Amino acid sequence: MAAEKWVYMVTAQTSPNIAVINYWGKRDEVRILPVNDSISVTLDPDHLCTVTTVAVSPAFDSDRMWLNGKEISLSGIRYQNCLREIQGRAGEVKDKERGIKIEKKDWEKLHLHIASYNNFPTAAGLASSAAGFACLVFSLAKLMNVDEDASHLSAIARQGSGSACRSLFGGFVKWRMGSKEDGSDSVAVQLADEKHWNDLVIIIAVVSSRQKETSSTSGMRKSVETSSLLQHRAKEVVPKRILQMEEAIKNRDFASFTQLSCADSNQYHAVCLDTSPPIFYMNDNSHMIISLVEKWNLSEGAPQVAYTFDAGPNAVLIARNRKVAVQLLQGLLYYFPPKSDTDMKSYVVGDMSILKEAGLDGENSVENLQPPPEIKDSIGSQDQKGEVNYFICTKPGRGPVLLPDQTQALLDPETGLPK
Ligand SMILES: Nc1ncnc2c1ncn2[C@@H]1O[C@H](COP(=O)(O)OP(=O)(O)OP(=O)(O)O)[C@@H](O)[C@H]1O
Ligand SMILES: C[C@@](O)(CCOP(=O)(O)OP(=O)(O)O)CC(=O)O
Repeated sequence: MAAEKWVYMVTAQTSPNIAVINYWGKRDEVRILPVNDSISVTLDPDHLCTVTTVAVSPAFDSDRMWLNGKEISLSGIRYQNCLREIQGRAGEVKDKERGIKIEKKDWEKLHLHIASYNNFPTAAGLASSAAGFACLVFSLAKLMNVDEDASHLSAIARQGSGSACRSLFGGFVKWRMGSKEDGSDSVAVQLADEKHWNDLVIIIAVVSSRQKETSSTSGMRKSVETSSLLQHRAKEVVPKRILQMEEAIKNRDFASFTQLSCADSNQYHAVCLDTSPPIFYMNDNSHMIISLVEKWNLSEGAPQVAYTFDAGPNAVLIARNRKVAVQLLQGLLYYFPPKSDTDMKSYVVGDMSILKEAGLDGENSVENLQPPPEIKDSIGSQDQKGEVNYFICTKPGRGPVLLPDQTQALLDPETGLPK
């Protein structure tokens, strides 16, 4: 290793994933091994993403990390487990042009600087820990020239946050719970890539972007300790649902997909209620959204929209195609209008083309919006209006990628400190 004060770094991007068959409950708290398999869809990083830059330099005298611009401690067991697992697999790195050579044995003496940024709310039930730990593990693996495939990396990301293992892939992803004690077979596998079912449109109603009261980690611990419904769900219900969901995804069978996703979300929140003391992640606005979607689906005779709620009140709505997504957005904006001083461009973010197709991108005021006939005829005109902070329009997206453009790096290439 040369004595020069070079900084060697890489930057990567990943996106959160949203469960359609939920992970809730661990059989091993330290290795993060679940009590059931789960299935998720990875979101499009063009709309929601984590960007992480990892750097190594002989000039660094300790491991440091900045999250969303603020320095945070890396001493927690989850960060330490990920760093140790990756370091144990580190290879040799050579950059002839810059005269950099790092041998395997050098890694344990070198220190890291890590900067990460989520372009969506952190710790608010939008899977920031999933995107965050997946990005951390993926970028470190690239930095340290780790020769492992995405499934092996997923088993490392899992030790940062269980659901993070699924963000190592794009499209539809299954986390196999595995049966080995050391967790080596508790890995994520891709069921279908993001192009497989590209009619789907995802609209997230961010009902609250505040930090939630009960973290997923402590919530699921309490559920394992106290909920008998959780035991029944893990043993009797989820194994069958997983097989059915795999079939539904393979055959792009939206009716089965919706039935399974909605039933699983509702059962997961029932487990939360069955926990002592009970955990309430959804609120009145979440319930209102469920009721609108259920009534609409019922009256259409065939499901148009699936929903799933994470560990928070935010609704993730999956529309069967763009036409339905446009109707859905119109309906949502009718029942959850922006406050009078809110600009539409900050009220609906992500894929703005849906807002445009809904005819609401320009001067047209949302106040003039009538409930879309498809929804109104189905559910009648409901006077009650609810509150949503904002909406995100997106779709299934790809897995992790490297961002080779140095201007996207979050650390300064000379100092290795946040830009
Ligand atoms: N970009 C990131 N890089 C590394 N760690 C992150 C990143 N973003 C979030 N985290 C970690 O994840 C924690 C938040 O996880 P938590 O499970 O509470 O919320 P969430 O993942 O947003 O919601 P949920 O898992 O319920 O959908 C943060 O406190 C931080 O430790
Ligand atoms: C409701 C969920 O989002 C739970 C996610 O839990 P986490 O992965 O955040 O929990 P830890 O493993 O303790 O970090 C469902 C899911 O994503 O499958």
